Amino acid sequence: MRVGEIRRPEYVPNRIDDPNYVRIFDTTLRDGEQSPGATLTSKEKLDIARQLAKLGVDIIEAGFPVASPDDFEAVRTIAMEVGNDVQPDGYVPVICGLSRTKFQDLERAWDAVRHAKRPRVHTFIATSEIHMKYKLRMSEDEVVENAVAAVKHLRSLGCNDIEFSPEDAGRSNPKFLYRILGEVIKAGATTLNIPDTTGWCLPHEFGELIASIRKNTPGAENVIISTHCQNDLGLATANSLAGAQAGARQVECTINGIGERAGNASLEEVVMAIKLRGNEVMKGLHTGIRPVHIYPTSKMVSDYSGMIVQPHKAIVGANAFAHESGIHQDGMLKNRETYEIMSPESIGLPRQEQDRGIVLGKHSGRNALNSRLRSLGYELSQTELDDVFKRFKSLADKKKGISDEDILALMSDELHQPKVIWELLDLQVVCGTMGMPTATVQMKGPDGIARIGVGVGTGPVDAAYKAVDSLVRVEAELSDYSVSSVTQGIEALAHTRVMIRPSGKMSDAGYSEHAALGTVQRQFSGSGANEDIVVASARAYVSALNKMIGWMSVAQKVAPRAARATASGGAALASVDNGSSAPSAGKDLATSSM
Ligand SMILES: CC(=O)SCCNC(=O)CCNC(=O)[C@H](O)C(C)(C)COP(=O)(O)OP(=O)(O)OC[C@H]1O[C@@H](n2cnc3c(N)ncnc32)[C@H](O)[C@@H]1OP(=O)(O)O
Ligand SMILES: CC(C)C(=O)C(=O)O
Repeated sequence: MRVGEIRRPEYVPNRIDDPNYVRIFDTTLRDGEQSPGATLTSKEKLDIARQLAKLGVDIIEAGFPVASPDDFEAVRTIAMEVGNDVQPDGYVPVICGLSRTKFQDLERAWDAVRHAKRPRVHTFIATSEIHMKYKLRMSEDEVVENAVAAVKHLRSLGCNDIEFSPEDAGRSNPKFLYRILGEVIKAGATTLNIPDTTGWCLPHEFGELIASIRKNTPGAENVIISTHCQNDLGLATANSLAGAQAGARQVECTINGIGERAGNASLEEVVMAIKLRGNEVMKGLHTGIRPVHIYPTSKMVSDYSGMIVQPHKAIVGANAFAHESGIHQDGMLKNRETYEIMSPESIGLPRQEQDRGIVLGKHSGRNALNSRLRSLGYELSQTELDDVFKRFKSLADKKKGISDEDILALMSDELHQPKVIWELLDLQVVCGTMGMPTATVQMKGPDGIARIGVGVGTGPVDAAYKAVDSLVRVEAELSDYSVSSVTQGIEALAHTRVMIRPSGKMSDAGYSEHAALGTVQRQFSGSGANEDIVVASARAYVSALNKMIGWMSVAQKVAPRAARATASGGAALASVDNGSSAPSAGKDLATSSM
């Protein structure tokens, strides 16, 4: 059967007509559910099974029916529903239940799966010295006897798709394995699964084990050999691939690699490794998985099981397609394949074209920043970009992950500033419950000299403003103050906005000039962004003051003429110590803002 690139041969339990086809046996609902804390409800298991069918897995191990009435019901429902649901490529997945060799377990398992179109029972018994001696307290002969009896019993129940696993095969004596496996083949087993139950093997050892079982087990050529690799040494995927290269044609795995202890081979890793490297180095191996369903399946399993996917998890982790460093980002912007061996879209992870997985942070460079700025609508000159880049880097040193909101706040702080007359260099505020909030500022005036000013206020922002006033000495009244945008996280950027207007003597004295000029009372806005809300507030205030002073010095040039034209005269221009003189504005005139 062929759909797109998927070529899935007709299902026959003990045979695959395509020698390169690898069956994917998903055990998320059995071994995956054995992850501590990952218990799933029957409804969740059914949803996941449906999703696995959509993903294209060949065999779904739905549970361990004897474990509990609920698990029995879950497996039975999955067998009846998903096990009879024809997928778009015409395939109906095999539904499998696990069982010890005990007859009662076998019967329960068969009862649970038998309504599926393709029912399978998977039975197991341990074969390593340590398991036989201490856990089972059985001799080798007894273990063989139990295994053979189990397979025959399943046959007698009408089950003709039988998987047998010698548990802890990775630490078992290979000669004993050849013997027991040969016997279960004779009894009617159709798949021999070789579990590295404790994740003990190294890839070359596991590959050799599969090869030696194929070579030395009587009748092995008439069954499917399978891998089941636990991840105790982080080698589950590597071992599974080594097994497939050595001739295994079924790989057992779980979504997100969940499973007993350190988990199992991760389906997405095995499948994508086969997909991307199968042709080149794995003798043309391929699977029936539709990768575009990988990400939604991973998400569903993670949500339902509560097993959070680590950010750097291959294929499905949050960082799997995220690029933080400047050199990588630059490469990505030029050609995505410089740093991505598959696209996020190919595994079903939607990505907006403009962000392309580029995460701005302390390792980013100008090219990445500029590209994000362009996508936000800014076209900067090289000098402007250099300025913003400096502030961006200093923010990124303190804050993990710079969001678009951070950039917008930085841009408005950077670009929407008036000509700098007074520059805020440093600010320190002491505040709390044990005294008056006190601020010290260092500012550079229009003469280029840095001065220190001090202020005491009702709060830290008020103290900072008083300290600024002690140096700038224009009389201004704060008419509005707001924190208009705060980005996320503890190191977030605060974006403050203030409105000021001239006040006191400046305002009264200048009334007539402004009346004569026909102007209205002006308000001046300023904005500032910083990780420190008081610094952001001071930046906003200084920005508004600069605007006001700048306007005053322009108005001064026109005011005398206007004053001459008025009957009242009185062009009392307030002089500020930066050398510029300014007209003041009438209090009760209509307001407008700049
Ligand atoms: C490697 C794996 O992942 S194997 C699958 C592991 N998964 C699970 O165990 C989850 C489901 N398990 C359960 O719900 C329970 O363990 C049950 C229902 C299966 C059994 O519960 P209990 O009957 O109370 O037995 P318990 O779990 O305490 O002990 C296991 C018994 O099974 C025996 N046993 C273990 N494996 C097998 C086997 N493959 N075939 C036959 N007997 C076995 C043990 O020797 C032990 O026997 P004992 O009671 O005579 O000492
Ligand atoms: C039941 C078997 C296949 C198993 O889960 C293991 O050995 O790890």
